[in-house]
Amino acid sequence: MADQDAQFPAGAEPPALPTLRWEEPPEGPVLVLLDQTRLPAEEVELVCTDVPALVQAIQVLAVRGAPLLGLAGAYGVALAAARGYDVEEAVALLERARPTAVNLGSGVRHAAAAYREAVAKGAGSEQAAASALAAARELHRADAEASVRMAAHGLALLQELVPGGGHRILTHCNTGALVSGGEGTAFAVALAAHRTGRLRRLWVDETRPLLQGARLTTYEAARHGMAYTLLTDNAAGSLFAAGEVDAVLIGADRIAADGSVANKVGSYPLAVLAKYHHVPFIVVAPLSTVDLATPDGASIEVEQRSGQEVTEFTVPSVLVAGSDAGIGAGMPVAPLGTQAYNPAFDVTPPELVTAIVTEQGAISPVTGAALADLCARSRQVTIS
Ligand SMILES: CSC[C@@H](O)[C@@H](O)C(=O)COP(=O)(O)O
Repeated sequence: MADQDAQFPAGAEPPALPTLRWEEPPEGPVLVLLDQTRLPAEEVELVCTDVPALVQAIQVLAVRGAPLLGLAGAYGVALAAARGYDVEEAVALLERARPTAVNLGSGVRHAAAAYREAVAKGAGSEQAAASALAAARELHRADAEASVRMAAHGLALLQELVPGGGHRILTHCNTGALVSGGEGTAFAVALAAHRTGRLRRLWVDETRPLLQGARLTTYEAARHGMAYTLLTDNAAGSLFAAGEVDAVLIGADRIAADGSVANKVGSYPLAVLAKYHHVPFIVVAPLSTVDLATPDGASIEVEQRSGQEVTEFTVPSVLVAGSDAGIGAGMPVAPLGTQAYNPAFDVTPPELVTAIVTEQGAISPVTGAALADLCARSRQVTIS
């Protein structure tokens, strides 16, 4: 096990990560992304000047995680509009770039609606593009604010469910500033615990096959000087059995109307383990990840990715710093022709979820009615 203890004095905060930003150089507007396929070996920026480049970045996971996909989608529409590309074509390309995270489609539709409304009101192309950009920026701000509120609600819930001293939190995938306009979802709660001296240890699942935990969560945890330990996904069971986990905190890519949670593959087995060991299993996600139009877990489309990600170690930036190969050109670990099962996500049923924490508060137990009620109350807050 790789082990990393807190190295930085409390209160020394690293600069915010340049996860995603809009820039307007003289050659025309661009969307600048921190290329997550190259972390933690290198901090390399990826400059998208058109929508196909952004779609490619989304598909190789250079930009990833549900809230950030929403922002990328919205800025992608703004980019198409500002550069004079066919906006409806851009909308179609972006919406289907990846299927599971509901935020991608809703972010795209949010910016597209602003663009179309401006056009319908007689705006010129420049003005309509400005409307799309304003809508993307609005989502960006809302996501940053949601992060702050989720962290506060999540920390309060953690204190309630796991009273006493330092928490030992197990997390899966990456849910920090790399997936958000702010400090993230589940990771933001762990960070709040760290900042208030309540985090004893962050257990980080490596998250096979693309290693979002091993590469990205450790990177974020190290930047903040958190006490963290990396484990292989299949070591989680023995960690629970040893009584070393106080709570599981994960994010979500889509939460169906019945409270089923789609998240990075490997989340469901953690929920089963947590239930068996009487450990709270807490999902932290903004309301933008709740999809009341999807009735249940079985209706969530789970992205199936190339088997090559399993039959090869496919993160060359970790293996070969400076390589330009990108994800998908790794080192073979199975005989040629081996078939692989590679769903990117799995679905956890609501009865295994102790609580869902959103920016508008938490629900526990998780039921369709409680979720609908939370969404309805949040609409009232937004409207009033
Ligand atoms: C706040 S992030 C929540 C989820 O998007 C995250 O846990 C996750 O599953 C990301 O998957 P990825 O395939 O890396 O985009």
